[in-house]
Amino acid sequence: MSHLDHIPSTPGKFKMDKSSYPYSRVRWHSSLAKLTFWSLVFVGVIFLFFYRSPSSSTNPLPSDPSRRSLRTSWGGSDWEKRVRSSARIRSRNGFSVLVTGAAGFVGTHVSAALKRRGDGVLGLDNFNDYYDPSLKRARQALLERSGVFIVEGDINDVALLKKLFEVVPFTHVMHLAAQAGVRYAMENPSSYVHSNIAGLVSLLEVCKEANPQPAIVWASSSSVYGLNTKVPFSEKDRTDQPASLYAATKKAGEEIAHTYNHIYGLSLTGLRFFTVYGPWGRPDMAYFFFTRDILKGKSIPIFEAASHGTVARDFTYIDDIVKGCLAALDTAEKSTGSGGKKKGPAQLRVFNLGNTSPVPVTDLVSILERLLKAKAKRNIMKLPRNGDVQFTHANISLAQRELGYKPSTDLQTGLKKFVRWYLSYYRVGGKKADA
Ligand SMILES: O=C(O)[C@H]1O[C@H](OP(=O)(O)OP(=O)(O)OC[C@H]2O[C@@H](n3ccc(=O)[nH]c3=O)[C@H](O)[C@@H]2O)[C@H](O)[C@@H](O)[C@@H]1O
Repeated sequence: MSHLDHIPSTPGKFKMDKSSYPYSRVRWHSSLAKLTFWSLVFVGVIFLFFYRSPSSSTNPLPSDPSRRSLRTSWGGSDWEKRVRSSARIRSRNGFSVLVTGAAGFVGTHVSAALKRRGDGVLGLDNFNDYYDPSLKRARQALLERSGVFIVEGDINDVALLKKLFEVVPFTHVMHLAAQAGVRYAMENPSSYVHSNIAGLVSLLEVCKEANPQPAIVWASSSSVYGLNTKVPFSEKDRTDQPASLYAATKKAGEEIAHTYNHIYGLSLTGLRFFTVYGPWGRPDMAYFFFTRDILKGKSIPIFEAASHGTVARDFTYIDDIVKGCLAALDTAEKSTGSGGKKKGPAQLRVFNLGNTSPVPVTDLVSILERLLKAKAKRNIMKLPRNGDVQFTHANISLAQRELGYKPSTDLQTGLKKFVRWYLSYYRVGGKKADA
């Protein structure tokens, strides 16, 4: 029996036993003292916990247990000055664009292109270690030289996002931060939910409250077509059969975009990218690590479908994708709401950005062999059941009509540029840094 058992749950109805009264008083007081003491200890422990916890710091960053990303400080007048200067518009009718995932492959190219034409650009990136962060740092250095500042932070950090909108009234957001990669979703599913769903919602929450609300263009994916067999894939085709969690989170993103457009009047354009490749690309993608492994003399796994079926992709060169992204920004209408209130219907779009010319993966390897002047050790294997689909093929007539999108780089030409970059970046044949 604990000392707390002497305290009645309904004190008014408690009938005091006179004989035991003095004894009860003593028990009552000592119990109260103990209770007060332990309460203070408890409050102290809670205080210490929150004081030391990262989520209660001035710059909160929700922790992703499965992912290491940098926690850096932000704020202060020097920091604000850098943010403002990077986002300053330098051309007539230019935009002020927040680019999330700016140290990523597409993010770097889009940021550089926007800056070149005089738009204000502020980058945001969490520099996570999904792939070699030193490549992200090298891209950051590249952007820095052209005057683009990348704020280090996570799109789930609402306080940071709010601060950025306080400092700069962004006209547009180019949202490219995401957990990419189809196969990795089986290894680390929560990172997809964290970035592609929770992160998107955090960003849209802040955008919807902003005054003025920005127009948002964001990266969806060709993978939303999943098991769709009707080719070429058109925006009107079904997208309710995702083959990977990655695809499912991108599809969820499209539905979330619909909701924020409907309720808050946010102007939203989703771009379904088709296997983007090129210089400064992502080392987790096949063309990139095939190049590395062919040069090292390591065997490369080449997937084939059942009954020796061809696996093919509508590989799309980065410069074509950048043109599509800029055209999407240029044709984006203003959001109609302000301060979290919708004032009228707003634009909601989805476009395929592909090359509309699928190439079998075996042909990709042959092109690389010619460019690298090295024979690949081909290890043909069955397409694993881990999210890969057999082929992709974009119908781009909608993007052609509405955005003037016209891809002009074939795989041979694009890979030539990639290989030239790769050899020089990793100094193959010279001092050599490891890929
Ligand atoms: O278009 C898209 O939406 C997606 O494009 C790529 O996904 P994926 O097309 O699977 O690109 P890779 O991982 O580079 O694979 C390219 C091709 O090589 C094949 N492959 C991949 C890996 C491997 O070891 N062997 C192999 O034959 C794949 O089956 C696929 O056909 C990106 O990784 C995704 O982030 C992006 O959203």
